[in-house]
Amino acid sequence: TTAAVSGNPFAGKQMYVNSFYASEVNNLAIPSLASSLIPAASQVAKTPSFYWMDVHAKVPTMGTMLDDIAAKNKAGASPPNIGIFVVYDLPDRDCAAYSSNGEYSIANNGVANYKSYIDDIAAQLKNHSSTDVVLVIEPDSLGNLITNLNVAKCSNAQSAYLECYNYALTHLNLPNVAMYIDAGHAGWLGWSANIGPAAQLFGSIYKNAGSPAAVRGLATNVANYNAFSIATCPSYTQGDANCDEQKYVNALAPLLTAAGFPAHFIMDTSRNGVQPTSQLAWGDWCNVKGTGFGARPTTNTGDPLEDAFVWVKPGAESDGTSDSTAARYDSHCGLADALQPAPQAGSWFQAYFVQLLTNANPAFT
Ligand SMILES: O=[N+]([O-])c1ccc(O[C@@H]2O[C@H](CO)[C@@H](O[C@@H]3O[C@H](CO)[C@@H](O[C@@H]4O[C@H](CO)[C@@H](O)[C@H](O)[C@H]4O)[C@H](O)[C@H]3O)[C@H](O)[C@H]2O)cc1
Ligand SMILES: [Mg+2]
Repeated sequence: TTAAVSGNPFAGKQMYVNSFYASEVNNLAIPSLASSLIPAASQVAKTPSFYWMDVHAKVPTMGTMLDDIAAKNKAGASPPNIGIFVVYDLPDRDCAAYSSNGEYSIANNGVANYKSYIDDIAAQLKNHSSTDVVLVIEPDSLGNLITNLNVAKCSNAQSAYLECYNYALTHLNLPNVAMYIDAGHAGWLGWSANIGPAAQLFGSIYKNAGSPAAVRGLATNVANYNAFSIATCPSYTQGDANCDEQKYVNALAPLLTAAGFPAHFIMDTSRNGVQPTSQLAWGDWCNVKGTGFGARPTTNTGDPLEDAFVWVKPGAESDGTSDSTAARYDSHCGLADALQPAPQAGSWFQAYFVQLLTNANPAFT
């Protein structure tokens, strides 16, 4: 089970390198890459990143990957592999934005469909009970319930999000699972106006789900660009003392403990290698220019609260289309600090891959 002695589910494990991202890099990126960049790209292809189940139809692929992990571990992989997946299919998903709207809508049986999605994930996890798995649960969702209830789609989705979130935490609460609840990032919920309400919401969700043993803590910076630790707060963070993820989680942790939720954290470092970023505003989240691959996945974080640095957002999968005439167009993807032209969210964005690769920090040697 993941309840290792240290409680850190990543301790004594190696994170699974999923074939989906590896094939994107090998088959979509490398063929049109300058030969000088191929060695670095080959290393990216071997770097573990989370597999996003952003549609119900991808749940069987989780099963295939769990079969592969079990086989590798049975064959003596040392350290043993741990699976890393994102649960991401809420009805009326991404309610304050347009780029990542999903397949399910509340108006069209979405809550029932979501429960079926969770049931299928639970079945896969039960069928692979000897394989340990880490899950990040629904990026962006709870953040929107803190700062965007003024957006009709979010206020209309609030009860459905809470019902679905509870269903996920209670039905994925399995002995071979460790879950991290999504907590946005320092530039979203780290503001003094937001961090208290965020802690209260996270605490109530945890308690209402019966304080599930499998819930290890929270994931921050998913699909965002913040530093774990930065010496000087960048200008765009002005007004938010929690200007990096380490400050954010160290401010959040005691509030959560007080709310009855003893939490540890992981953060997404897949696109935070360049600091400060070239964001024109901290809220600019779409395909930001000038970024680089960040710290490689590791448990060597230097902070006892921080279980691991992980690659959650697969670098160079687009955050959203820049085509203003296309479905799901969000104006954030047309901003001056957004690399363009960009394809639909989740699609391979080759120019962005070259950007991440050439700006990687640490550099690929
Ligand atoms: O001076 N002050 O005291 C003060 C106080 C409060 C202030 O207001 C805060 O300003 C922040 C911006 O600085 C806002 O944060 C942004 O909120 C957006 C959602 O609305 C997030 O977007 C999501 O990003 C995801 C990827 O991370 C995407 O996957 C997803 O599709 C996309 O929707 C941005 O990251 C996030 O940076 C806060 O809401 C807002 O409350 C401002 C000043
Ligand atoms: Mg997104």
